[in-house]
Amino acid sequence: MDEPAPPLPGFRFLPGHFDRTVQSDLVAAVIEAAATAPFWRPSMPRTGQPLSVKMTNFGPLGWVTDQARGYRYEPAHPETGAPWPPLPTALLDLWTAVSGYPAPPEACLVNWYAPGSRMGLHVDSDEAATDAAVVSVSLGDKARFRIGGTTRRGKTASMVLSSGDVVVLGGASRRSYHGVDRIYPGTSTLLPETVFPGGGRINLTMRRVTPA
Ligand SMILES: O=C(O)CCC(=O)C(=O)O
Ligand SMILES: [Fe+2]
Repeated sequence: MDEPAPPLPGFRFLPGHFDRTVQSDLVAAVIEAAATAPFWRPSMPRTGQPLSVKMTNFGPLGWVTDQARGYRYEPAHPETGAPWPPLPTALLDLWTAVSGYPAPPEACLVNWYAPGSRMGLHVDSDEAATDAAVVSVSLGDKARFRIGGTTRRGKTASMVLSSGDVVVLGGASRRSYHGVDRIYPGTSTLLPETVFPGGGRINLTMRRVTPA
């Protein structure tokens, strides 16, 4: 029996979930976090090819990748060795409201997509807590988000994500291939040019790593 067409059940799209004030507060939290946990450019396992996004994290754990040791969660920044800054309250509250999970997220990956950045189709699969949703917040420029099913070559659907939108990958959709085809530069003024040259987009994804 074939899978249903994407997005699979458990996918939720909450357009405009956060208003401009909360969006600005979240950007301020990212900028504050980046003062101790600077954005760095991660590399793919084995090939060492750099990703086009820059990353940092909030929370007791952070997602990292490098050529030698690959994808994993670490309690400290790969370059400074300092612990990741704490998750902002607005994000913890969002998790409580939409994840349906009985324990808080342990990691929030912060991706900065400068103009020209993208993210290839992948499944978030480095978390032992396979029953917890991934909750994602978009800030800044619009992006084309693509979501398929549980096989890499299956049908996909795409949608434009705007600043303040929330996406939940829960239920069957938790194991869906997804990625970002492109961002649309200049479609938002939220990200300050002084910190994020060219603007672009920030995506925050909260994850539970260890089972509750
Ligand atoms: O930027 C996005 O909307 C998705 C990011 C993502 O899939 C990830 O960080 O694993
Ligand atoms: Fe992902």
